[in-house]
Amino acid sequence: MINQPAFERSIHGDHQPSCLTVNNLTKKFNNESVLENLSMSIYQGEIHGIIGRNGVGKTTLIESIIGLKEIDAGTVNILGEDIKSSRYEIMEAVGIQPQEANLLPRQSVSETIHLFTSFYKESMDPKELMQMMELDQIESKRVKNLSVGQKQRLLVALAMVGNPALIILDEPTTGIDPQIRQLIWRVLRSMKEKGCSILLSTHYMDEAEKLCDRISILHDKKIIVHGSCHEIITEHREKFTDSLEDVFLHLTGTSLRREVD
Ligand SMILES: Nc1ncnc2c1ncn2[C@@H]1O[C@H](COP(=O)(O)OP(=O)(O)OP(=O)(O)O)[C@@H](O)[C@H]1O
Repeated sequence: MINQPAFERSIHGDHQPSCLTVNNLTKKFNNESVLENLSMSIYQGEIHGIIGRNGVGKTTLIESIIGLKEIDAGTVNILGEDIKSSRYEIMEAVGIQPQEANLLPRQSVSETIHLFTSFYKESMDPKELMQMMELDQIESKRVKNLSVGQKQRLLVALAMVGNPALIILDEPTTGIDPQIRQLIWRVLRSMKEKGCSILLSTHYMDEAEKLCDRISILHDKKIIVHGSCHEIITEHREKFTDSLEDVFLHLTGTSLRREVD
């Protein structure tokens, strides 16, 4: 049954309802693992951020979680169901930001939202969604003519269209101005207030710090640290004044050697 939370032991030892649990996930490309025995969990009703260096495997992790990439080992449980056996039912309750390539360039914003609405049994009201994402002013604009920020708002709106219990977003605020970023944060917080759980990847430490209830740091094929921003800083800082970015650099290294390799 969808929406049945599993329970995970939090770092404080108490049991939290979890809406997504990844156990010992391994994903290989050309026989080389990008993710190895990776485990993590997302609590129900939280905004959870994944941070990690370029190329560490954030997109691969997200695509493995939603079943877009076949995993080599491990399990992914979403809302009480195994993704391998119940992907279709699970995806009814999960909102993912579509790839831009999956949109029809000549369709308008409004037509695109209406089309995606038709994929779900219980969808959000398109008008309300467009107002929420401030897309109503540009509802007749064609997808191919949208600016980066307008397109990003549309993609995030499409992740919410099915009234999901869990939203999964890959770098939802990359390349957009602070006003649109704040709008997306406001909308995600309001979805959380309605009981939605949210998993997102980000390169922005301030986004992880201000928006996310908990953070997982992905490094060397695994989640090496997880917890609230405060917990992570307190546990891993070298100096009293260290920020999340300082701690991230201590934990994941400052050299670009891995990138050059
Ligand atoms: N289809 C594929 N075939 C082979 N290698 C791949 C494939 N997709 C991703 N990779 C490799 O897997 C690694 C992780 O890539 P991924 O895109 O998941 O990283 P990321 O953390 O999302 O990066 P970024 O922050 O730059 O977006 C990279 O080394 C990438 O080249």
